[in-house]
Amino acid sequence: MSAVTVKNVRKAYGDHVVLDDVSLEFSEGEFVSLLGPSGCGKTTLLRVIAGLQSFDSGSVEFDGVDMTNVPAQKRGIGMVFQQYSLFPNMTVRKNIAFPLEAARMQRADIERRVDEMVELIGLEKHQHKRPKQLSGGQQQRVALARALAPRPRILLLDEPLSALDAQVRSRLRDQIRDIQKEVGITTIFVTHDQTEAFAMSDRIVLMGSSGILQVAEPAEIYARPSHREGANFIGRRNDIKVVASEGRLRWEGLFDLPSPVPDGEKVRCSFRAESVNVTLAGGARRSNSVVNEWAEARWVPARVRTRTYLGSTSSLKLQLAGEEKLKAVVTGSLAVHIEDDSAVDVSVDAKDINVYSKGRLVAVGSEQVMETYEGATAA
Ligand SMILES: Nc1ncnc2c1ncn2[C@@H]1O[C@H](COP(=O)(O)OP(=O)(O)OP(=O)(O)O)[C@@H](O)[C@H]1O
Repeated sequence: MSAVTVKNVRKAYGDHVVLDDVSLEFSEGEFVSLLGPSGCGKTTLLRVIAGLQSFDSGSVEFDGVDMTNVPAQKRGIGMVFQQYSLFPNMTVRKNIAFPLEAARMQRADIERRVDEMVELIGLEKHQHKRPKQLSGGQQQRVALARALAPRPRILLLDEPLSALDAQVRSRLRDQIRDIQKEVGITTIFVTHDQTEAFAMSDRIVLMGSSGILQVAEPAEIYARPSHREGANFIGRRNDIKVVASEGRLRWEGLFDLPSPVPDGEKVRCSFRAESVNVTLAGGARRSNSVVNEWAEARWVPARVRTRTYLGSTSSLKLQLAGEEKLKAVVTGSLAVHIEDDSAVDVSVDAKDINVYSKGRLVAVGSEQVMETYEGATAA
């Protein structure tokens, strides 16, 4: 049985439909991210699950029990928001104890539970401090401990990392995931940051302007975004318009794939910037008699228009012989040695090319995709 079931939920603000017949299931102990751009309805969905948001139709169940008419405070959920929302005049311990006192737990039990929580978040040394004496990351750990202290059955996190700077953010991201695994609590996490979603989740619910696009494990979302909108949201991609001709999709000598659509129809061939293989012109790849993973690829000449050095990688804008542009990312020594105006050779593996027709994934390389999100047949 699912820990949380959302069934056919619809929510509109006036005539703006934000959740349109949304159905989802969350398993016990699972960490699921609701990922998508601003305004796609992530927070609304989380608030519906929490019982903080009324909705027009559908239902929400926890462990098979209908929660639709159960108020938020009786649902057994813990929540952490973007804003720290700690009580500024209370110590760390007092903040964590607060929901336990409100629930009229015995004093000795409260002390024991607070000890346990302080240890869980690793703030033993800071437990007698007030929030303003703590860093942002530490405050969020206290907020997490306060949410977990009453042992809720579900943890809901609404962009808890957004207010933090990059370094603290990635550390806390890992800490939250560790704590969640240790406690084993079903967790739903709202974010618009794909790195966070990929790093933390067992599954991702990818949302877009028209609702849920895809529900899948991170690796599947990464490799095979079911919709063009999702593909463009989750990474820097080349998104190339190609018209099918003679049963093929051909572009600039770089790829030549069997077409999944009739001649004359337009598709988008989409591949990640990091899927573009790049070598300095005349480099190793010329020895193609050597069988290597690129042996099947078609190499074409290009020139570096701009190179943005990012340390471990360089992001490139390339121009092909026919003036067409291409985005690429290179790593290692190439990232250092490549320069503006360098002559390079480029290729893309067919298996890295996703073909979208009318916004939906219809083929990966030469392989047609028959089914997309939840069984809907691709157009
Ligand atoms: N109380 C409200 N009244 C009217 N419209 C609202 C209300 N709350 C949210 N909306 C609208 O509903 C849509 C979804 O909002 P929601 O906050 O769920 O999106 P989100 O994906 O969480 O975005 P963000 O990441 O910016 O918080 C937005 O267009 C928003 O403007």
